[in-house]
Amino acid sequence: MTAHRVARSWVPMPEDHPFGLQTLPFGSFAGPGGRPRVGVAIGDQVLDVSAAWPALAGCDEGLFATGRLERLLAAGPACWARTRQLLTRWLSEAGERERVAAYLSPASAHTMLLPFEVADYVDFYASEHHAANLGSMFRPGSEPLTPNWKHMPIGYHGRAGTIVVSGTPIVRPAGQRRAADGAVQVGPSTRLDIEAELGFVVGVPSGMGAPVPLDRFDQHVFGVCLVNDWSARDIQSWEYVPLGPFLGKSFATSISPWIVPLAALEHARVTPPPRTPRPPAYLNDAHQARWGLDVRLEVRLNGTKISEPCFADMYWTAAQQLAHMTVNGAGLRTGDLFASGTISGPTPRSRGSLIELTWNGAHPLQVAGGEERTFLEDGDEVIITATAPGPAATTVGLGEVTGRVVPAEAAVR
Ligand SMILES: O=C(O)/C=C/C(=O)CC(=O)CC(=O)O
Ligand SMILES: [Ca+2]
Ligand SMILES: [Mg+2]
Repeated sequence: MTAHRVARSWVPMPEDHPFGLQTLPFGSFAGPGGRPRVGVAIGDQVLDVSAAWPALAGCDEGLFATGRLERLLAAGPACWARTRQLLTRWLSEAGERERVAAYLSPASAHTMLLPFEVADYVDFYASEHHAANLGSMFRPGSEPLTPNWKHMPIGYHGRAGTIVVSGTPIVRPAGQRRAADGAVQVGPSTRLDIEAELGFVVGVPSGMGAPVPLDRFDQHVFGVCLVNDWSARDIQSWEYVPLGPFLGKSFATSISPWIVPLAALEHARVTPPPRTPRPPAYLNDAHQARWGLDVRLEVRLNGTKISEPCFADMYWTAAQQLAHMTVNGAGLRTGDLFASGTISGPTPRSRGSLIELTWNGAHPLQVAGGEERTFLEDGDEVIITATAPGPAATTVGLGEVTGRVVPAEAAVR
């Protein structure tokens, strides 16, 4: 078999650029007067799709008119595929160059916006390594995995309204915690943490009462982003019994600005780890195309790389999460976002949160400037990036999600 060659873009960029033609992620940037416009990243440039589409495509005139992604998300897989095909043609064929180049500008010139209104937000807990690590720290003396963990993807509903785009400053949260001597205290969190995750963006709604089976995952989910689920461990560990995470996680959740279509991740699909016991039929993916993903993340704290988690280690796939999230008949809406849960692997170097990397603060990390960290200090910056294999040895980039911690604002007592 001859090696499959991928088309190259006429947009100048190094051959291994993670935003080559193989990726084509969608985002929203602030255009003239701050008005949102839909953009597609190509190399270090952004194609202004809101402007180019009505002028060049001659179809679906309103698809990008709002400058945000909701209409595209709702339009469904046939439209997603047509759009990707057309963009590929525009950005690869020499004959298109002249008319398309007029809609390109450097990405560095733009401020990226939250690309769609987040409808509902769910966060899962799908890494066996993360769940076992946290279980042993939060519930010492009991089994690290709860009895339900291998029967279903455990999750909770988060706060959609506090999801922010990469780069938004993260104000240190305040709240209640219990000190070592049992005293209840109130004040700014002293154990502010990160969680490196992937987020899955729902495009096509589903009806109430109609569960979404495993094999319909790609009929509803448009694409993937990076998520940093900022977590105040002191608030979380005191409040979470018995209803689960609440204020320790609802103050801010950051997502990357570029949504990478599922279509760009075809070459990253891998078999997930073996699942024992066998899950019930609605979660059993043994006899169908599976959604393990070879997406490799890197987490940096103040410039120092502190972790390299891989999504391929996740026990539950996003298709299983979607099937579980709807098994009770809950309907999906355009703009629903569900996050995978912290991505942690089997090695210390592949843990996706500081609480695991420092083992509850016992082993500080060395970071830039000769400093040590257990949890985050004011001024700290966290950057999560990720890549995945693309066709013909290309690399698909997921871009980055960044955030800097700023001091708590209000004095809460
Ligand atoms: O109580 C626990 O075991 C811990 C729960 C979490 O930290 C929830 C969470 O955000 C899950 C995740 O990201 O994997
Ligand atoms: Ca989380
Ligand atoms: Mg959060």
